Amino acid sequence: MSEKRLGTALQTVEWREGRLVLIDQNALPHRLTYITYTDWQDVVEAIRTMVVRGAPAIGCTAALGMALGAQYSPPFATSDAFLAHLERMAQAFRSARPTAVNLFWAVDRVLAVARAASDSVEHIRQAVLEEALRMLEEDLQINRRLGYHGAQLLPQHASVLTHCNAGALATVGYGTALGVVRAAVELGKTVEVYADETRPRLQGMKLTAWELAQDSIPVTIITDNMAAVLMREGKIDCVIVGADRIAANGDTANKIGTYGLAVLAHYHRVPFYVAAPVSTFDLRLPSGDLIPIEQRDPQEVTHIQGNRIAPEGVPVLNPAFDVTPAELIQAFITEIGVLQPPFDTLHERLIGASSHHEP
Ligand SMILES: CSC[C@@H](O)[C@@H](O)C(=O)COP(=O)(O)O
Repeated sequence: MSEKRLGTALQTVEWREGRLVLIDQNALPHRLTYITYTDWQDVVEAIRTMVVRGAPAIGCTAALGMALGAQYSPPFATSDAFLAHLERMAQAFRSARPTAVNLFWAVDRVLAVARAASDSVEHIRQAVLEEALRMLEEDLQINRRLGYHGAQLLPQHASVLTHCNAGALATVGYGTALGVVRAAVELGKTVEVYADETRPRLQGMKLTAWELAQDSIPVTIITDNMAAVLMREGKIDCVIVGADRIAANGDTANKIGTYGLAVLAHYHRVPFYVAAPVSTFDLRLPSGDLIPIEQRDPQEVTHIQGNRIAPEGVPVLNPAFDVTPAELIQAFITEIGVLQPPFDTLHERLIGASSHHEP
C-alpha cells in the first residue's frame, strides 16, 4: 500500500466557525473558491443552482444546512414550534432537487434526531448539528470502504471510463466511482481514467478531469460520443459510474447519458459497475420507472457560457438523469461490499429506517 492519501485535500462541504462552507463548483476548473453561508435558505438555493451537486454531497449539505438554520433560528417558545420550523426547512431542502434520494434520506435523518431530542429547543439544536457533522464524517469513511471494495475488481493496470462526476466533489470527499479509482491507486495499481465531458453541464470535463489532475491520476477527456470507439478499440477495461437513486430491482438513475454507456458496454462486453453508498438505495421503489427525473432549464443545452448556440424557437429536452436497467449493471459497489439485486443484505438496514418524503 502506498503512502499517498488521495482526495483528502478537497472537502466539498464543511462546518467552519459556526458557518457552512461549500466549494463553488460552478467556478471550477478556473478557480477553487469557497462560499460561506449563514442563511439556510441560501443553502437551498446553492443546491438548486448546483454550487454543490452530486448525490451524497447534496444530502450532507442539506443536513448541515438544517443545522445552520437551527443554530440561527429566531427564538421559539416551545420545542414543538421549533420542530415545526425544522419541518418547514426540511420541505424546502427536499424541493431543491428531486432525483438523488440521498437528499431525502439526509433530511429525514436530521428530523428523526430532532424529534428524539424534543425535550428542549437547545437540545434539538445541539442534536441536529451533531448528527449533521456525524454524517459528514461518515461519508468520508463510507467512500474509503466503498473504494477499497471496488478496487479489488480492477486489474493491476486498469483503464476506466467514467461519466459525470462521482468524485470528491460529489461527496464530502474521496468520491464513489472516483473513490474506487483512488483506492486502486493507493493499493499500488496503475489506473488511467477516461472522463466523458458529460453534456450539457460538463461535470466530467470540468470537475472529474480537474479533481483527478489534482491527485496526479492520469485522465483524458473525451466527448460523450467517443465512448463507443474506445470500447471497440479495446481501450476500456470497465465503466464505473455513481448513482442518484437505485430501485429495489437494481434499476439505477444517474446522470443523463449513463444508460447509453451501459448499452455500449454490454455490446462490447465491458463490465459496467455502479459505485454508491447504501444511502443511495431506495428499496421502496420496486423499479426504476418510479424514480422522479429532474427536468432542467433548456438554456443549459441551448447556451454555452451565456451565448446561444441553438436556433431560436426549437423545442429542447433537458432531463438531468436517465435510468439504466439492472440487467446492464455487472455489480453494485457499496461500503458493505459488492452487491447484486435483490439486495437482501440491504433490506434490514434500510426498510423502516427512513420514510423518504417526496417533494
Ligand atoms: C457520487 S455522485 C453520483 C451522482 O450524483 C452523479 O453521478 C451525478 O449524476 C451528479 O449529477 P449532478 O446533476 O451533477 O448532481
